[in-house]
Amino acid sequence: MIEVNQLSKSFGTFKALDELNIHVKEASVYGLLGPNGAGKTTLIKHLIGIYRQDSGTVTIGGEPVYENPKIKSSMVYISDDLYFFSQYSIEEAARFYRDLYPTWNQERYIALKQVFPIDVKKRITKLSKGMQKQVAFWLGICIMPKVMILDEPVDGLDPVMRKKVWNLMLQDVVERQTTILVSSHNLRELEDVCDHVGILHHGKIVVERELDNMKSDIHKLQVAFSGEVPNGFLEELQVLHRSESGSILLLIVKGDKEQLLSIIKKENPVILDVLPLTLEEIFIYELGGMGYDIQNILI
Ligand SMILES: Nc1ncnc2c1ncn2[C@@H]1O[C@H](COP(=O)(O)OP(=O)(O)OP(=O)(O)O)[C@@H](O)[C@H]1O
Repeated sequence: MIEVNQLSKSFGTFKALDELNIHVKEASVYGLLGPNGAGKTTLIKHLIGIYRQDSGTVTIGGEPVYENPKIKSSMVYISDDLYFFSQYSIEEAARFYRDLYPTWNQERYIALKQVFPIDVKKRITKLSKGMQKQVAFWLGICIMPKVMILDEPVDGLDPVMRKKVWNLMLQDVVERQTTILVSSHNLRELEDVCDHVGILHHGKIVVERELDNMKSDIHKLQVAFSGEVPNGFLEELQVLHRSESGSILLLIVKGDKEQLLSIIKKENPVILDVLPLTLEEIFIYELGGMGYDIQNILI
């Protein structure tokens, strides 16, 4: 659905995006992660057609995005700095959107008054930052977009409202095949909602993964033997990390779980447990294994 190939963008002599590739499937939620200055907003500005690339291609649904009003009219962009016409109330903004977007869904707008308990007669710029965010999602969702591009989107929303907003958007992913690209610094924030994650670092995607696959391909094992750790069996495993605490050996290992367990069981361990791994741990070990300075990539 969203395809970015070999995208490069420089500001003067500084290369902000460097032959970057991302592939976002229709009806999926793609999390774009990266530290400050990695290039997330610069990439997003290409996706919403504000920047023209120096080289490479940026397409949505097979069509180039830049100067393409058709694509832009089926897309919603929500960022941390919202812009609303200063005099508009929620109701007036809704009327403006209704006139602007043929896909506007008035019934949904009215139904969502139950979810967003804000007086629609209030001027939007007089609302708190979090309430303004709520309005952005409320109106955005009513446009019935095919694509939602979200830059640090839920900052400012309280935890209950975050959940409600994500539930609404995820319902659209399932029922209307909406595609969502969401940028964040916070892996934990994205863990529950994304099915794919790309990590951006110095203008390049260094890892792009499907989360279900990742979780089934990397394991944390706690092992202990009655005597010394036997020689040799670790060489049969793809060990990303190893540490010892007393007689307990903690291993982070890549590969098929059953296969790993059968290799270890041959050595007759007295303890062999599979422990849950967070997404953050998976990335830390994966990126560490690839030689990246993890502390500077994941926050
Ligand atoms: N208009 C511009 N002119 C010059 N340099 C820019 C411009 N926009 C971005 N940059 C530079 O490009 C790099 C990437 O910036 P970008 O805003 O895309 O990062 P980001 O990943 O969104 O960061 P953050 O998480 O801090 O918002 C930074 O080094 C930034 O200084």
